Amino acid sequence: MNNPVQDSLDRPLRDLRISVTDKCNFRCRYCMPAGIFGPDYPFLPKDKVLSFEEIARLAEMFAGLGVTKLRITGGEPLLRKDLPVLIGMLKPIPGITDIALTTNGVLLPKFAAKLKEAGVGRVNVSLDSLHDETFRYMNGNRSGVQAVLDGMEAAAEAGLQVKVNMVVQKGVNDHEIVEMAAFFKARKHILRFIEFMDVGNSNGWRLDDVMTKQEIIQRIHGEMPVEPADPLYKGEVASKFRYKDTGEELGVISSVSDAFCSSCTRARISAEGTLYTCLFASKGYDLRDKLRSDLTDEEIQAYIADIWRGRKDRYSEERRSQTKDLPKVEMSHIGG
Ligand SMILES: Nc1nc2c(ncn2[C@@H]2O[C@H](COP(=O)(O)OP(=O)(O)OP(=O)(O)O)[C@@H](O)[C@H]2O)c(=O)[nH]1
Ligand SMILES: C[S@@+](CC[C@H](N)C(=O)[O-])C[C@H]1O[C@@H](n2cnc3c(N)ncnc32)[C@H](O)[C@@H]1O
Ligand code: SF4
Ligand code: SF4
Repeated sequence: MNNPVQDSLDRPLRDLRISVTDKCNFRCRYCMPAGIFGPDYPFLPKDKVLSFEEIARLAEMFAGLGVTKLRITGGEPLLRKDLPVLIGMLKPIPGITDIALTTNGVLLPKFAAKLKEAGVGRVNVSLDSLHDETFRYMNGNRSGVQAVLDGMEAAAEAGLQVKVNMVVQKGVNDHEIVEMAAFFKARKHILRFIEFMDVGNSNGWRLDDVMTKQEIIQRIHGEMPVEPADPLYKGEVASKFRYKDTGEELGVISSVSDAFCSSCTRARISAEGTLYTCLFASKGYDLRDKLRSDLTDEEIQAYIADIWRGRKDRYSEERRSQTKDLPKVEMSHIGG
């Protein structure tokens, strides 16, 4: 079933981001604000969420279409019961060379060793601040900083490569850019600064709140000189830099100020099995129904291939060109 596909802008399908749950133990204001994702929020019932068998079946079909990298995400993926069992099912899929996890980190002390043993190679751990007051403000008062640092340490001890994700919001945590950079430079973890994005409809995004790649790098360069570094592969999400003195790496994910759609090779599957061809897509394609029908793998794979061939998404590039003269962007028309 090896039949690599390219979309209408000649972008191959290389990465599959799999959300294994829509639930989370944090309430980050920029992602799941507590006011909206409250106690009555209708999270998916269990029977609507893809089973491990269904996820593995899909992953195999995607691998046949050219996917080599799987990223497990969520919600908080470590809330999904028995996640290492799923990893063990994904690991032997022919063509898959990289299985990674993105997590808020607090459950890593419990799971890091099991994840490594099952086949995860690396984890990206999100941490927006080194100070409890700011961090708790940003995560809806769900965790202090030390619990996440403990998670990173557990992952590193288990032999997982650890990178750190910091979403930067002007006036909230941008004063910590240099401190975070110095902290993780000393610990030799690659820190990636993420421009606050207008995902979904609920995070109150304003262009004014975005610290751009240029502003972030300027601040760091003023204290610890950096220079651009080469990407590891074409289509890497983060722009890379290195410190001139130690050569340690850092990155910036500049979806707003410097979009990277032209090399975007990523497909996404939500927890209920909907395929999205862009992080900002308003329309998805139901794969769960297909999996639960009597269609064969070949037929479902052909359906996915057709969707990919028709793909035109370049949301971040379009946002830039449509909004470059506007001081603010109203994002309420964009799907999650
Ligand atoms: N706009 C946009 N943002 C993305 C895309 N892929 C990842 N991101 C964002 O990049 C940030 C970091 O994502 P991660 O889950 O750590 O994944 P990654 O950066 O691709 O990970 P690596 O494989 O380690 O490079 C998150 O804020 C994601 O939402 C993409 O295709 N488009
Ligand atoms: C949605 S989370 C899911 C995985 C896990 N719960 C975590 O926080 O790492 C994946 C990544 O998206 C980032 N993210 C969420 N909302 C964002 C936004 N509005 N802008 C930029 N990045 C965002 C998070 O910081 C995290 O690094
Ligand atoms: S960014 Fe991650 S940890 Fe924060 S609310 Fe979203 S899913 Fe949860
Ligand atoms: S905005 Fe869409 S097309 Fe552009 S890089 Fe992100 S996921 Fe890919």
